[in-house]
Amino acid sequence: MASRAKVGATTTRASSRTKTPVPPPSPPPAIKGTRSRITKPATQKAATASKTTARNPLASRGNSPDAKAAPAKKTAGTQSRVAKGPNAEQEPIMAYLRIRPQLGDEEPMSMPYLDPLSDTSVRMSDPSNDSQGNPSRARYRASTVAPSSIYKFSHVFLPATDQAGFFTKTTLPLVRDLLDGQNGLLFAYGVTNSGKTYTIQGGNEPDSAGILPRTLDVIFNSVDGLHSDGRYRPVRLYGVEAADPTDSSALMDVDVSTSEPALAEVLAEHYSNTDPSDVYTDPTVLKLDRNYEYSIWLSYAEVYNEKIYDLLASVNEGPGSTSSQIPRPAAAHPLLLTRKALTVKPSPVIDAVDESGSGSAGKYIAGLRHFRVTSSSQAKSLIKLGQLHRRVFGTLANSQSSRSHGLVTIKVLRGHRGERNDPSSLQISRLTLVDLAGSERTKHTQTTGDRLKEAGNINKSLMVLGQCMEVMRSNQKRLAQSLANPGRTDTRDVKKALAVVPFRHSKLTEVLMDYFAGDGRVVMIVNVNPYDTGFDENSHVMKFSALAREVYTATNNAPVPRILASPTKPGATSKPGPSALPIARKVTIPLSGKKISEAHLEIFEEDEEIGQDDNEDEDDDEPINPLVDALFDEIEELRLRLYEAELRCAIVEAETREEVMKEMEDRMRVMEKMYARRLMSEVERNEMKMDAKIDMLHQAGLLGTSLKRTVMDPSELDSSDETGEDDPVEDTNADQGLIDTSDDETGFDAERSPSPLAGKSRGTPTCDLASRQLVHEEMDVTGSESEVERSIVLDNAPEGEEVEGEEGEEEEPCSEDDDEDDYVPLVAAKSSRKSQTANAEPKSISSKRTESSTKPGRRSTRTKNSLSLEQKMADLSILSGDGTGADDSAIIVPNKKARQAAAALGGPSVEYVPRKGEVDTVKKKKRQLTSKAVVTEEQMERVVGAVEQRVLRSESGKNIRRMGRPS
Ligand SMILES: Nc1ncnc2c1ncn2[C@@H]1O[C@H](COP(=O)(O)OP(=O)(O)OP(=O)(O)O)[C@@H](O)[C@H]1O
Repeated sequence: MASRAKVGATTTRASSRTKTPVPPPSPPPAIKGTRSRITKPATQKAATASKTTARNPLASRGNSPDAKAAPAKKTAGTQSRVAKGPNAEQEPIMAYLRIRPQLGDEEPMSMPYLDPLSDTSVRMSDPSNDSQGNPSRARYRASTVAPSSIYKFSHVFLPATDQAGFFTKTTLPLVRDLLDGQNGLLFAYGVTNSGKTYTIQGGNEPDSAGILPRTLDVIFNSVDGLHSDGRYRPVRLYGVEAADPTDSSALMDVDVSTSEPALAEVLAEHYSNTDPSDVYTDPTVLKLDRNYEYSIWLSYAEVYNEKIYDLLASVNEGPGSTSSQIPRPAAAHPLLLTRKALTVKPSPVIDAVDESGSGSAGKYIAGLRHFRVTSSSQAKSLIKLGQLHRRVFGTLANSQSSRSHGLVTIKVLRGHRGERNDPSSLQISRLTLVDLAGSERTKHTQTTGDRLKEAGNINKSLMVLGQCMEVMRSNQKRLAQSLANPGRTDTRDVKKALAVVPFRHSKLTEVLMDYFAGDGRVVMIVNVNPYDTGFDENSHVMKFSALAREVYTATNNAPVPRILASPTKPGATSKPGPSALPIARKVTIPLSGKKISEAHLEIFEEDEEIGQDDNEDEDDDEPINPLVDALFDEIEELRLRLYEAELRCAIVEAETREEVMKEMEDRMRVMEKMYARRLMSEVERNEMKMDAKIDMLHQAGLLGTSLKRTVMDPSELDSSDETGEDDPVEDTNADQGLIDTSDDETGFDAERSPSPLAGKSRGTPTCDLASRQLVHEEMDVTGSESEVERSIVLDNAPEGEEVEGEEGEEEEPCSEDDDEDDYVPLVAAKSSRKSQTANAEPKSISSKRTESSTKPGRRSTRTKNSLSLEQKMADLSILSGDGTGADDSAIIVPNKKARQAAAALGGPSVEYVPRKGEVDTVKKKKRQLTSKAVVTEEQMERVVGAVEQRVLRSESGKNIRRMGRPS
């Protein structure tokens, strides 16, 4: 940590020197090592190393225009290289685009948003835009990404490109360079699921081996018969030491056995030697100088959560002990695993390879193990084991998606056959293949918790990588501009003013910085899935690649290594020091095995140690400016916090949207149920009402032949009135068991509802002579009026108004204004107390009827018939004069007993005072009704005649009012 802080200070200070005066020109320094220079004794080298010469990437070999002076040794692999940069030995980062094909099990999408225009360019169009480039209405989005852009690449590989063709074009030159002594870096960049791992590792199909297994194939094909005896081994970045006799033999085999059977089962589940990529061999053989011999060394590291781990840390070396042992504390949880993070350290100055000793020896991962491999299959087994460890130490999500950056480094030690015993003749070169973690789309995947932290770190390292590219590009431009001035040879002043490349802001860039700083050739593979929904994310990837293509790196030959006097044990470079407490992390690995379906592991990841030998670093660092250093740290922290806040916002937004949507759906469902219930109850109520009405009409005899039975015979009425005999109709009904005689005993009960046909509503009361009488009888007969009354209570007045509109053509509501034109009612005088009650009731019944009649679509044939009858009867209505049913209201006395009861109470007798011509009208109306109903005309005539006679005989003539009649 302390070391990093110091390094950070160095970079900061450099960036703050913007006004440094231009020093007098001085001869350019010599470039880094060649063989003759390396032979210088190490002690002399160390003595000449400057204490203030940090490894500044800006003034490094690659970026330095001074390097132009030294001609680079070109190899066959570099002859065909493309345009050179500002310096002859510099060239831009190669950026290859690989478009992923659409897979069978993926959702079909109408159009990919990537349109290849040529071998080197593609157009990327926002799929949410229409053909004119306008955002479609369906998908407006607040994106800053241009809807359509053209991007250029070194080469565009279409989806149909096979793995072999892709390898030959992109990676084979790097393999050639490696065997010729040059460094190289290749990394696959792209969003999740874009095909990075497929490109690097390969697929499961026979011909789908990726560039890593193919690289191993080509290397071992080419060095076949040229293996050295492995008496030296590589250390740090450029160092070589005599190999320990115990590890002088190559790994003979790799297996996954561990001391823990359950864990071994977990590993074995995933470890299979029958992988097609193991079997397949790329037949390519590169032609090498047969005077050299080679030893090949392999290491596999991962950068996870801003920490570096050795994925081959547990592999045993030596014959007969080549098993993988994932370390675990004894007597702990059976599947409790530990691993320790490794530190990135600057190489000691004795590794510096500049002739002047002023150059830096680069940075290396302290404690990272390198294994000597002698065959392609052996190397692949190691890689596979590393992959497995990457998964075991990862999470469930890792099985589907790489959540860490995987770095496989192949180191080649090359020595002349004739100088076997002269280690100074050895040359070391390395090629690193990086499978970057996919830039996480947290907004889409709703990442939280540990996943969020992972995503933050992945995006941070990728962001820093982009920043490094950006700064390198602008620095190189400035240098190029200054060199373009005629006569300008010294650029030291310009270099001092250059921005610091923030390699140290992430572990990934820190590990790779030597490549960018001019330690080899860099190839970037951009993986894109054009069927993916992440247009914005892919746009950023494309922009990144466009940026990378403008960055130049140096292609100098790899330096000749420094030889250490005594060999070191693997991992011995890092001495134990204070370290942070390990953090436990739970991991679940899905299995397809029979016994267990999942393996739960607990993983302790120890922080890197700060070794005692770190004080060596201080030699490389410039003095620290604590304030600037702190500011840098703060910027970094704020940036991270901002990013995390944005992620959280996005997650909260997504969750809120989902919650609101759910709530709305719930509400809609409740409303739907409520309306359905209401509708059903309405239907039931109406049915009941109609049934009640139909029953009434039936019992009143207005429907069917029963009418005869229920209609009073006027002659009988009249005679009985006179003779005082019982009503024959009533008797008949009683005989038939239809009349409740107990009711008859009491006579007309004013508390009961009169005819439901009487009066349409409260506002339009009608007094229907015949219907009222009939209803009264019906009430008596059925004794079910209580039910009717109950249903009447449910009625509400406003609905009665609708009836007027609907039925107005046939029946005009009576009102006080209509008094003059009204019928003169045929009345039976009644006590005011009873009449009031009696008049109040029909209104309700009428309301009920009108309500039911207003319900659309509910009129059955039966209902229509009854309605037409009602209307007919209503036409015959004799309305109460004021509609209130007060003292002067006219009622029909239902039967003889009632009349007698009324008389006994001292009420008025039946009276009728017709206006001129009114009787005729009444008769006519009744005739019309009875002609359609079952009531015979003769009967009606008799009824009318009897009533007329009674009215004419009436002596009182009081309280006769005119009632409105329909026009
Ligand atoms: N060129 C290709 N041809 C056929 N299948 C491919 C190709 N590229 C990728 N795939 C398939 O697409 C899927 C996703 O690819 P891969 O796992 O390599 O993506 P990735 O970018 O590494 O994702 P992550 O970053 O999440 O690890 C895999 O099933 C892989 O086999």
